[in-house]
This record gives sequence, C-alpha cells and structure tokens, in this order.
Amino acid sequence: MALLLGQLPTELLLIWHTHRIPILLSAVSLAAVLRLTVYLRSRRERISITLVPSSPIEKIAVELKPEWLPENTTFVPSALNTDNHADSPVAVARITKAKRAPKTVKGKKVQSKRPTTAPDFDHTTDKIQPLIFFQSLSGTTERYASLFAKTFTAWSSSDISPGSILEPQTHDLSYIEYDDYFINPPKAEPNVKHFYLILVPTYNIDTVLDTFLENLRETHNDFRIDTAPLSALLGYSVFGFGDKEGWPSEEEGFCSQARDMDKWIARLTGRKRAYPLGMGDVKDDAEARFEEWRLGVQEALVEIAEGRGLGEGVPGSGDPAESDEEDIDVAEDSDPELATGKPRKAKSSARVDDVEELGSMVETSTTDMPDPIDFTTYKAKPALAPAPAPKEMVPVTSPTYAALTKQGYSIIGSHSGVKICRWTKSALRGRGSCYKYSFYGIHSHLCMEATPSLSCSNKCVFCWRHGTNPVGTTWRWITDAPDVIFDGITEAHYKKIKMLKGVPGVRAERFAEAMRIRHCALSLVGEPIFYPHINELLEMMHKNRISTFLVCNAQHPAQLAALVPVTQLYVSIDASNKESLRKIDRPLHRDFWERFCACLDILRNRRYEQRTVFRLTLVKGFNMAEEVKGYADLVERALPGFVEVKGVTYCGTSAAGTAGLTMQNVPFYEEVAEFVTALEKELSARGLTYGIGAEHAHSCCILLADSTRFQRDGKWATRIDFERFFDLYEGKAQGTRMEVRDDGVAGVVGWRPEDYVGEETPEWALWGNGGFDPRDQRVWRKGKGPKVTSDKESEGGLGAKKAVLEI
Ligand SMILES: Cc1cc2nc3c(=O)[nH]c(=O)nc-3n(C[C@H](O)[C@H](O)[C@H](O)COP(=O)(O)O)c2cc1C
Ligand code: SF4
Repeated sequence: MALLLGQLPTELLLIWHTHRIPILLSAVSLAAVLRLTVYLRSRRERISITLVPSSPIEKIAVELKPEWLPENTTFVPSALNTDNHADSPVAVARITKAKRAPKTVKGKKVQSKRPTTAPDFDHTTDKIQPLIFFQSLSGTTERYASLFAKTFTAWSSSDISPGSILEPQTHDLSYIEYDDYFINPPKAEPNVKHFYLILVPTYNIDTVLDTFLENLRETHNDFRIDTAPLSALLGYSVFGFGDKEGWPSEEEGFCSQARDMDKWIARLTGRKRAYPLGMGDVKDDAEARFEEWRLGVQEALVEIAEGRGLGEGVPGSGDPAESDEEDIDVAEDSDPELATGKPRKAKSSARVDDVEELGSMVETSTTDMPDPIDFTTYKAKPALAPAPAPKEMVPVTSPTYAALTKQGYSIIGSHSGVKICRWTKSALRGRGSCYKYSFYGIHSHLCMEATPSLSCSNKCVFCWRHGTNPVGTTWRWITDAPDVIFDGITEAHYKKIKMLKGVPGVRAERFAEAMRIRHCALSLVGEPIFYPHINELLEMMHKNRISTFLVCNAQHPAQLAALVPVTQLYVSIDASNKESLRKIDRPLHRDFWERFCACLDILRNRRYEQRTVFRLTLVKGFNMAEEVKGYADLVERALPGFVEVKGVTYCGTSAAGTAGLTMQNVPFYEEVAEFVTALEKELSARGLTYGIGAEHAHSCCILLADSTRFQRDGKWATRIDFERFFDLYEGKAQGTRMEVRDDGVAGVVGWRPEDYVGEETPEWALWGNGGFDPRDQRVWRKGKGPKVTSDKESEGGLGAKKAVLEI
C-alpha cells in the first residue's frame, strides 16, 4: 500500500504528460459553458422584466444625525379639535395613528352657515317661481327647453325638492312682450319671487336674438331706468347651445350670444348669477353639459329655498364693472397687500402669543425679544424642569392668523392652511392653467394648494410671507390629526370654489369638474414635511386619488428620508453654494448646509421611487451670476428627474424691501432662458443627459428634464399619467422597480417614475413655443399685455416682461 501511494505522483505526472491537451481543452470548454449559462440566465431575467432602470439603484449611505431626527410629537385627537384646547394639557394626547378612517372626498356642497347676500326671500313664507326662457330657430334649443321643463317640473314636485319651488313656466322669447319680463320682473303674488333660466343658441347671422340682446343693452344704459332693474329677481342662470365644428373656440364665436346674454342679465339683475353660464356643443357634449348645469341650478335653488341666498362670499356676480378688465394679476389676486400696494397691519386687537409668530419682527427687536433659537445645539434641560406645554402654531387670536386670513388663507386646525390660487380661478374661466399644466398635465381648476405646516425653518428673501408666517426649527406645537387636516382643507377648498360660482366668466363645466379635487400642491407656504404626520396625510390623498406634488426646503433630512413616495417630490434649490444659500434662504438651522447636502443625497437615492425635481428660483444679484457650475454640481449630486427654473416673483411688500429685494432682482424671461441654456450646456459637458423639455413663459418658468428617462421615441414626455400612478399605488398595476431584497435576490419592489409617464409634451409647451395652451383665452390686464406685437409675443411669449405674475 505504502509502495502504491509512493508511486501516485509519478503516475499522475505521467497521465498529465500523456493527456494534458484534452484535459486543458475540457476545462476551458466547461468554463465557457458555465459562463454562458450564467449569461443566458441573466438575460432571460432582463427580458422578462423589460424596464429595468438603466442605472442600478445603488444607494449612498446618508448619515442622519441624532439632532435631525424629529422629536416626539403630541397629537390632538380629532374629537377634541373643536375645543379650545390650547391651554389644556389633558387635550394633548400621544397617539401614533389617525383615529378615524379617511373620508371620501365627494364634490359635495358645503353648507353655508349664513347667507352673504340677503335676497329678499323669506324661506318660511315665500315661494320661488322659476321661469324658463328660450329662443330657437331650428328647434334644438326648444327641444331641450321642453325636456328641461318636464324634468324640472317632476323634480320640483318631488319630495327631494323643497316645497317652496313652484312648477316652472316656459316662455319662448320670440313671443313674449320684452317689457313684461326684462325691464321689471313680472307681477305676481307678494310672496312669489322669480328665478330666470335662459336657454339660447348662437347665430352669427342676424336673428331675433340680436334684437333681444340689443334691448337688454339699451335697458342697462337707459338713464331713465335703474341700471339693474331686475335686481328683485332671486337669481338667474344661462345655458347656451352652439356648434364647435363651425365655431371651435370661444374666440371664434362658440356660444357667443349666450355669453352676451349672461353678461347683460348679470348687469340687469345687479349680481344675481346663481350658477355659472353653461355651454354645450350640439354635435358633441350638449346633453352631458346640460344635465350638469341642470343639477347645479337645482342645487342653487335649494340653497335659496332654504334661506341661504346665492352662496357664500361672492354675492352672485355681474358687478357693474363686469368685463375682462376685472381679471387681476396673480400677485394682487393672491395677496391683498399687493392690490393696495400697502403692507397690511395685523389687527391691533390680536394677541401676541409667541415670539416666533412675529417672524421677521423678531429681527428688528432690540429689547426683550430673544433671537430665533437654534434648537439644533440646545443643551439638555435640567431633569426636573417641566416640559413646556405645546402651544398652537397659529392661534385664532394671533396676528399671524389675522394676516393670513386677510390674505385669503383658510386656516385649518391650528397649523394648516389652504388657499385658492390665481390659476385655479383663471382655469375656471377658461383663461389658462399654470405651468404645471404645460409641463405635467395638471388642470389648475382641479388643483388644491395647501400646507399642513404654516411654519418654516427658513426666512427666504423672496418669500412674501416671512413678515407674518411662523418660523421655528423644531416641531413643538399642538398637532392636529391628519384626517382633521384632510377634511378641513378639502372642505375649505370646495367652499372657496363655491364662492366663485357667480364670478363672471366661470364656466359651468369647469365649475362642476372643480368639485372633485384631483391634485394637491403641498407648497403653499411653510414646510409641509415639518408636520409630523405628513405620511398619513399623503396616504389619505392617494387613497382619494388626489395626486401629490410636495415641495420641501431641504432642511429636514430625517423627514425626507422617511417620506412615503409622492407623485412628484420637489426640493427647493435656492442657491448653489453655502454662502449664497445663507444669504438667500436665511436658514434658522446652523448646520443648514449639511442638512441641505444630506437632502440631495436622499433625493438621489430615491430617484427611482418617484419623480424628483429641483426647483430653482432665480433672484438677480443673489443666486444667478456665476453660479451655473455650482448648480450643475448639485444636479450631478442628486440626479433629479427634472430641474424647474423659475424667475423670482416680485411681491412688492415691505417685507421684501426689508430683505433687500427690489424689482431689480427680478430677472427678465430672456435672462432666465439664458441661464437655463448655460446650465444645459454645462450638464451635457459633464455627460449628463438633461435637455430643455418645456417652457411656460407666462410664469417665467422653464423645465429641464433627463432625456434618457422622460422622452419617448425621441420626443419629450414630461406629462404624468395620474390614473396609472393611482393604479400602481393601489396595486392594480405592477411596477418595475427592482432592488436586491434581504434574501439577496433581485425582485420587483415597487413602481418607478417611468411607470407613470404620461402623454407626450404638447407642441405648444415645447421650448421655443411659449407654453400657452392655444385653446385657452389669453387675457391681459390693461397695461400688462406685450407692448411689441412681434409674432412670438402675441403668441404667448412674455418678451421682455418680468415675472410679476406667478406664485
Ligand atoms: C347660420 C348658422 C350660424 C351659426 N352660428 C353659430 C355661431 O356663431 N356660434 C355657435 O356656437 N354656433 C353657431 N351655430 C350653431 C347653432 O347655434 C346650433 O346649431 C344650435 O343648436 C341651433 O339651435 P336652434 O336649433 O335652437 O336654433 C350656427 C348655426 C347656423 C345654422
Ligand atoms: S400647482 Fe400651484 S399654481 Fe398651479 S394650480 Fe396648483 S396651486 Fe395653483
């Protein structure tokens, strides 16, 4: 045995020398087969899941410092929310979840508590007599009118309708005595009040309708007659029939006579439009539009019958000055300070509860007001010191509350706000949506602008609220439950929309659509992710199929890291370097730059989970000159899907003046365009694939996007498929985001932005085309329109105008 073992090496050597070539060949072949198997298997996996992200989702380790972590938060249960719980420690309970299930958002009428118009109607004794007037040449309008009369009669005599609405009477305008109805309301019993419903077609040829409209005009202008002789009516509403095939848009005459009718009746009744003008295309949507209008009118009648007048706030419409001139600028519209040009003073009666509520006033104080405290470097409190009871962020009695509500905000609970933006009003009137429509497909009349935290940890020079909004570095306020906020903001939004129903030019169809919120811009003022239960609030939005655009200020990395994916996540990039950021954002955190950088890294890590956006606000003299390279560094660091570049809006308040901001700091659109072109060039020099995807000159806003991710067949596709986003959220559609899971196997873990890319960016929104939807009506306020009518300008370019409009 020992001898045999001794001979083994010699034997093996002999075998090797004799067969080494076949052995080597076999080994090489085996290795090749193994390699090929691995390769084919990996390819099969790739083919079965076609949309693997081009870059692997490698994640940077982001260190979250202990002081960045949110503190324990108190939380006010919904049931207690209506109490005055500010000083009650009992009311401050710690709960981790919302108690109530989210409510479904329905386009429900908000019950008004008090009528703001005082129609001469006593709902305990009076009756409403609806009068249906129509005009018809070829029978269409007449058919609708008689069908309407039937349906309406059935409704008014049913149990659903309040008993005080009488059966309608129908009149053909061709056969009535004009003077019997349109100089004064018809005679009737003292307790019977009239309500006019007018259905008319439009003809661009001479018809009896011209004579009728001319009569209305003359009555209004006749100095012997009161300018509003029909003001004794309870209200009115008009519906027009037209034909879009021959008259495709309103500018080209679609339903022009119905619009005239609406205008003149508004004047004659002295602001009594009870429901917006409806318009239907007889070759397409007339039936649906008419049904919508009928339901709206019935609702308005119920309101009157119940003694609630024509709704809240806006007393009908038809302001004698009614015309396109009443359209006002964004800034003025959004902020009464701007309309008067004077800063608003807080009510002298308002109590000052909290130094931080004073915002910038703190800065000028010299005596007993402490400087803003940096809570990131606080010392531990003595063990026995009682924790101060949390306060309300914006108490009803505070100057902040007074200032914000005057500016048109509705304050929900004690730290959330909602406001109707100028673009929502504009879209309701068919006059165009904000840049988010051009870029992403968001119709402004379906969008709600809100924030769950009116407080912020910055005092940006361009923020028109920093004179009034609360500031702070930590959340130390009484916290409202997310369902309270959700219900509150949606209800307040609908209520504000309802207030617009009588505003001239509001379209019935858009008004009806607006009663179902589809999008929420969490960007109003303050810092939304500061709110400790932001995730629950976002989930409620998504469950109600409301998309979420959330803007944060890159100062709360821990909250950002923990945020649930939103439809589109923004980080404000107000400067390209530390010094510049300090000057422009005036952050309260001392470690603001570290926080900012950590947020960029988090954004990079999450770029395949949701659409990520850098929002740059350019302020001349602060953050534009020579900063292109710096911004490119930041883009390279975070690799956002999009970069929105926008010229700052001048708000003209004294607060802006204090911050050293004047009109000189507002860049011209050309300057913004020049900046964007330079940034694009710098990014491509670094091998980054960004291109200019779209523009909205009206808002002085330009969009850069990653062309490898947001182009389809070489064309920009920056719009969002919102329905698909919700389907992905609800699990009805499968996402394609792959990650290596804990078991080491790569698998689908969710969706990614590429899964809900929508339609191609429309031609008119592409770079060089201005970004104004040609289907909308462009209305310039007197003196605001382009002075030079070069082709580009008259088509929507702002020319040399400055960004005084956009929010
Ligand atoms: C000669 C003529 C002119 C018209 N002009 C307009 C017009 O300027 N704008 C519009 O929206 N529709 C216009 N229409 C479409 C009518 O308003 C539409 O057909 C309507 O339903 C007619 O209603 P009626 O059948 O009750 O008369 C026109 C139709 C005709 C035949
Ligand atoms: S995104 Fe902003 S500006 Fe545009 S409609 Fe919504 S709230 Fe208004």
